[in-house]
Amino acid sequence: MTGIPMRRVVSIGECMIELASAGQGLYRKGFAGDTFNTAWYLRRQLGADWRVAYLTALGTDTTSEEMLGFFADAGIETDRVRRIDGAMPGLYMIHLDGAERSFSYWRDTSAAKQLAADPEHLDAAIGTGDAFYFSGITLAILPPADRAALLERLGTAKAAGKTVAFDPNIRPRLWPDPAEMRRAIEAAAGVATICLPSFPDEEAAFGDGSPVGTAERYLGLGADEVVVKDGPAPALVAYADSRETIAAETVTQPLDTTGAGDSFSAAYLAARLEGLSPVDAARKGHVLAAQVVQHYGALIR
Ligand SMILES: O=C(O)C(=O)C[C@H](O)[C@H](O)CO
Repeated sequence: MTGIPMRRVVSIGECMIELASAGQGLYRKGFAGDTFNTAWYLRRQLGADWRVAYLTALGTDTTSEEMLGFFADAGIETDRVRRIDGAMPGLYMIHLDGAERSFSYWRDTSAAKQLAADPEHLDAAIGTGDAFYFSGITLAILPPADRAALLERLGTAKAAGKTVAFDPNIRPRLWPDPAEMRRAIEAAAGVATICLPSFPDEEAAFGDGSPVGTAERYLGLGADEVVVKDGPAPALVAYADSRETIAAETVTQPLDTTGAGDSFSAAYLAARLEGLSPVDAARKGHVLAAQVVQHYGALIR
């Protein structure tokens, strides 16, 4: 009897120490970051024939050790994590205005900025993956030469027929200037097979007039399949000649929208990797995101 071949999805980016509201003025320490959140939910959504790995960099300090243990406990492979003596993880704090979130960051010197600095490590991490996930935040934290090196390898993966999923997750504050941000995001869309933008971010950064406008723009840049998320509004699924809107689940009392887009992306990508259609995958995305917004912080633990 032959076993089912194992395949590996590699998520790429930064996991930070998270300080999330625990109610009554208290904060709870966790670990989160957009691409890590997606890896976490991918692990829960995918079957055992998929491995989930995280490509990042951490220090060798106590918090980095704790974070690494947290990855492993979640079932996420840690052998693509670069370890850098003297470096430490970044930190962010979630501010809530109702359920709407905003963030303060302490990440200028975080270890993750060096995740793509070692070409051999990068080649090994990308070369052993069957599918990939990265975001505009991944690009924002990298020095330009490392960003180019990562995109080049992901372009090679796409050319080899692998799935490369990209969430622009636009954070203007993380970029030195808007023009560089837009250029990097456009270059990333060109190496992506699946692009998962959020309409409010795209409207602000690129002046799109509608989700259809966002989808057309990313298809024009080279993505094969685009899913435009729009919070509680319907998502638009666009590929080839097909354009379909998929209504979100109704959530009467969202607590914290942190991680909603990341979890949507995870459920969507998992469903696509398991062979579901884009429309069915978007339904799965909405179901998971609806659960996530009913919890404080990015991860449902
Ligand atoms: O903003 C970031 O860099 C984060 O990763 C924090 C949050 O977890 C993320 O933005 C949610 O998408």
